[in-house]
Amino acid sequence: MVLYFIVNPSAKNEKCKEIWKKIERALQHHHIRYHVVFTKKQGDGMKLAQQIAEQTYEPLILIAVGGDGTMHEVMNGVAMYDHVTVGYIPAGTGNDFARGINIPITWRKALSQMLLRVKDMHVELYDIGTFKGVKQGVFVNSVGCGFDAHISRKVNHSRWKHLLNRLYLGKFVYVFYLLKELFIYKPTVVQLTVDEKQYTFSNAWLVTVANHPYYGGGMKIAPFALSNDQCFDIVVVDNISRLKLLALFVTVFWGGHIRMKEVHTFQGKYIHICGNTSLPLHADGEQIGEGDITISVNKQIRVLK
Ligand SMILES: Nc1ncnc2c1ncn2[C@@H]1O[C@H](COP(=O)(O)OP(=O)(O)OP(=O)(O)O)[C@@H](O)[C@H]1O
Repeated sequence: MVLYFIVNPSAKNEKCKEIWKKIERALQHHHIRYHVVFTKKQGDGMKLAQQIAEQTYEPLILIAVGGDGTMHEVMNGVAMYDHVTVGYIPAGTGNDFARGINIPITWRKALSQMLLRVKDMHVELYDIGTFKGVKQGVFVNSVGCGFDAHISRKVNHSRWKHLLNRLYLGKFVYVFYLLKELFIYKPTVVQLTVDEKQYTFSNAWLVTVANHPYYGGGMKIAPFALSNDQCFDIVVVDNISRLKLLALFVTVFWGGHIRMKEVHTFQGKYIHICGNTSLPLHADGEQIGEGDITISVNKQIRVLK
C-alpha cells in the first residue's frame, strides 16, 4: 500500500523540513512506498488532503506531518471521506492532537509506532466536531471562545512571534500578551446551551469545548475529556479576578484549575455559545472569526494508531 504524506515544512519554526528529510530516509530504509506533497501556505493542507482523497475510492492512508494547524487542515479536507484513514506525525510546536490521543509526542517514536501500525492496520475511531459560526468546519482538539482566542489572535499577528520562535523563546510571546491583555480584555455575558439546557454567565472570560484534555501546547484544559466518547467536555471560566485568572493559567498545566469555584464544567453533544459582544473564536488554535457559534459531535474518523 502507498502511504500519502502531507508535510507542512514551515511547522516548528521551519524545522519540520529537516524532520521530513529524516522521515523520508526511514521510509526508504524500510522500502515503504510513499507519495509526499508539501503545503506552501495556509489552507493548502485542506485542499491537498481533499485532492488526495478524491483520487480513489479504495482505502488509503493519509499522514499529516506538522503541528495542530496542519492536522486541523488535513482533517477538514478528508472528514467526509470514509475510505480515508488518517495518521499523524507530530512535528509542530504544540502537538496537542498527539498528546490527546496518545500518539508519541516525538516524531521519531511516532514514526516507529506508525510503521508498526501500517503492518497490522491498527486503526482506532476518534471523534471529530463540527463548528458553524462565521466560518464552518471540523476540529479535532478544541474550539475556544473569548480570552484564549483573543490571546492567540494577538500572538499570531505579532511581529515578534517569528523572531522569538527562532530564538526558542516563542512561549514568551504568549506570556507577554497574556499579561498585557489580562488588564485590557473585558469579560462578557455568555449564553451557553448544552444539549437541551441553557446557562447564563455574567462575566465569562472563556468557554472551551474540548474533544480531549489538551490545548495551547500541553495545557490540560479539560482533564477528563475522552476523544472517543462521542461527547465534548465544556469548560467555562466566569466571574474570576484577574489575579486568580493568572493563577489559573499555571494550574491548568496539571488540570488543577477545575477545582476553582469560578470554573464550571459540562458535557454534551450539541453546544451553542452566544455572547453579548462578538466573541473571538479559534478552532484547534486557528482563527475562525468572531461571533456566535454552534458545535456538535460529527461522525468518528479512522486514525492509524
Ligand atoms: N509552507 C507554509 N508556509 C507558511 N505557513 C504555512 C505553510 N504551510 C502551512 N502553513 C500554516 O502554518 C500554520 C502553522 O502550522 P502548524 O500548526 O502545523 O505548525 P506549528 O504552529 O509549528 O505547530 P502547533 O500548531 O502544534 O503549535 C498553519 O496555520 C498552516 O496553515
